[in-house]
Amino acid sequence: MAGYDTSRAAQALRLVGVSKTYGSGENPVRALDGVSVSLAAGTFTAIMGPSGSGKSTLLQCAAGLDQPTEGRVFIDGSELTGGSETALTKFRRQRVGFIFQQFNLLPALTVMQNVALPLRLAGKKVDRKQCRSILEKVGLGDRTNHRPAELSGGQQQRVAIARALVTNPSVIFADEPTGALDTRSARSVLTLLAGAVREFGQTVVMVTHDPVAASYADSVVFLADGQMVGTLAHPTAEAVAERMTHLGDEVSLRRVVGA
Ligand SMILES: Nc1ncnc2c1ncn2[C@@H]1O[C@H](COP(=O)(O)OP(=O)(O)OP(=O)(O)O)[C@@H](O)[C@H]1O
Repeated sequence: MAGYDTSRAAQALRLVGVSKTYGSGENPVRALDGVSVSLAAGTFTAIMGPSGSGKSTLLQCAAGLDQPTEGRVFIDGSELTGGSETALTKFRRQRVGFIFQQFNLLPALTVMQNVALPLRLAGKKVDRKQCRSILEKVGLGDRTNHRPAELSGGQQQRVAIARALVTNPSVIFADEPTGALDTRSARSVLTLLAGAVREFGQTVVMVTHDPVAASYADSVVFLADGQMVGTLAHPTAEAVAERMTHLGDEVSLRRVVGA
C-alpha cells in the first residue's frame, strides 16, 4: 500500500493471477484459479457464473475482505495484497464501499447515522449536509430519522447505497444487492447503481445470479470453476441468459474431459 496516490488511476480494479485455495491436506478447494482482470474507473461490471464458481470469493479477495493464496490485487493503482491487516482495514474504510444482499444496516442507528458511519470509521469529518444530499439522491430525504426496521427492503437497500457512496470510494462491491428484493425495488436499486456510475463516475462491481440485473451493467465477467471464461459488453438480459446456459454445458464438458 506504499506510495498511495490520491489521484484516481485509470484502472479502478486490477487482479493479476489471483488464486484462492480453501483448506489444505487431502481436500483443498481451489475456489479461484489464476484470475486476471482489469476494470476501468467509472464502469459497472457484473460477475456471473454457476453456483460455486467463485463469484463471492472473487469479490471478497478483490475488496480486501479476504487474502488470495496467490496473485496480486490493486485498487485505484494501490496494491491491497501483501500489506498488514491494519493497513488493509484503513485502506478499505477509505477507498471501498460495500452493498450486501441483506443490507447490513445497524438497527439501533437512524438512517442518517447509518449513512454517516463509514465517515466516522474512516476518521473523516461528518458532513450532515452531504449525508442529507446523498439520501435525497436515493429518494430518502424524508426518512433521515427513521430506523431501518421502519423501512421497506428496497428502502433499506437504498440507505445501504447511500452509505456506500458517502466516502466517495474507488470501488463499490455489491454482493447480490437485489437478491432479497421484489422486482420493482430491485429495478430502483439497479437504476441507482447505474446512475452512480454514469453521473458520478463511480466504479461498481456486482455479483448477481440474475440476467436482468446484469443487463444494467456495462459488461459481464463470467466465471466457471474458479476461472474467468468470458466477458460480454453491453449485455442484454437475453444474451446473458443464453451465455449462462452454454456456460453450464461448457462446465459439464470440461469436467467430463478433465480439462
Ligand atoms: N470458507 C470456505 N471454506 C471452504 N470452501 C469454501 C469456503 N468458501 C467458499 N468455498 C468453496 O469455494 C468454491 C467457490 O465458492 P463461492 O462462494 O465463491 O462461489 P459462488 O460462485 O459465489 O457461489 P454461489 O453462487 O452459490 O454463492 C465453492 O466450491 C465453495 O464450496
